[in-house]
Amino acid sequence: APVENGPLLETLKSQVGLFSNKSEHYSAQVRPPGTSRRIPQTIIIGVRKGGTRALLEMLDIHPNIVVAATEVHFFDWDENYVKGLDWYRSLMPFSYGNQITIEKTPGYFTSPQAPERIHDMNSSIKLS
Ligand SMILES: Nc1ncnc2c1ncn2[C@@H]1O[C@H](COP(=O)(O)OS(=O)(=O)O)[C@@H](OP(=O)(O)O)[C@H]1O
Repeated sequence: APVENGPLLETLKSQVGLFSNKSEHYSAQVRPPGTSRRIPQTIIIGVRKGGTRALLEMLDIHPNIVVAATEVHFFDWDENYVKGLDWYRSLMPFSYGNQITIEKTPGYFTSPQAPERIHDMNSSIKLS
């Protein structure tokens, strides 16, 4: 008979995922003690088809780096930008104070609005 996926099993699976350093699990709602979601200190802005996913995944191997699971399209899509910085931050993985949060959205490179919006958020952010 198939095993039923009850709430306990789901909780255990998400907790295991949180500590496995796999970015696709970071959206789980269980917050490890001492962590919070932080706005990225580094953004990979492009270019499209430039190997940005490969770069993000290589960086994600480092224990002091956490990465957003998906392309967020916060600065280039108006319908996301109007949702505000708290919405943007809510999509970031949980991190400790010594970890750098990175997201990659290659669409930022060709967006006329993205440079000014990113500068408004953090004028000394690192771009890649
Ligand atoms: N090291 C290295 N050398 C050569 N090519 C590489 C490398 N790493 C990634 N890739 C290729 O880059 C393509 C994906 O780039 P991106 O992740 O930037 O794509 S995207 O813009 O986010 O869609 C994708 O190419 P396509 O499969 O033609 O799309 C990857 O195969």
